[in-house]
Amino acid sequence: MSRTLPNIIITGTPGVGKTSHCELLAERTGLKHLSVNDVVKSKECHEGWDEEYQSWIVDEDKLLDAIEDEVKQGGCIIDWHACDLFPKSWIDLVVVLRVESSVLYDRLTERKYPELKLQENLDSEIMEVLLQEARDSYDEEIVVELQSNDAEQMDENVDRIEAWFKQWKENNSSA
Ligand SMILES: Nc1ncnc2c1ncn2[C@@H]1O[C@H](COP(=O)(O)OP(=O)(O)OP(=O)(O)O)[C@@H](O)[C@H]1O
Repeated sequence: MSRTLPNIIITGTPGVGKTSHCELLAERTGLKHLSVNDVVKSKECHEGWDEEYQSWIVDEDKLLDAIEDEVKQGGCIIDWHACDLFPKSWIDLVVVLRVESSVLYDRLTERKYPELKLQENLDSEIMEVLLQEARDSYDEEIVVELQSNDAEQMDENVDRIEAWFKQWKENNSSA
């Protein structure tokens, strides 16, 4: 079954601005902001809480089962700090948000991240872990890297993704 609306993943290291981008995009496009974090909590797709990292230990199979029907229908903006678990056939665009280390450091410090988690996330951003994961998991023409250091860049990114969305709808309309 072909989708009448696309599915977009917005991914990147924690603190890059995924949620902020998804909320703006959902407002502008009418697509649904699917926060994986919220699904993991509300549908209990986890194997417990990791005290050291202060985060849920995600059960990926359970998570995929929980969102499959909704995502297959199309029209979702998936907000998550990983992307390799979603089947290629579900996804039309993968946006990897990037941020400079000093900016990320300030954002995560403000959010009172535990030291270990803060350092690991900074390393992950510097090593381009999420960008590589996206490139390894999806066709290169659907993976886009965008900078998210300030509000102006966020606006530009949202404009660009909205323009992509309109074009996708045009290309995929049956009329
Ligand atoms: N491009 C940006 N310009 C200015 N501030 C930003 C930008 N992106 C995010 N922020 C700010 O950084 C903080 C983290 O943003 P946000 O929660 O959207 O990140 P996230 O990637 O969704 O994080 P997590 O993975 O932990 O949910 C927020 O206070 C947000 O307002």
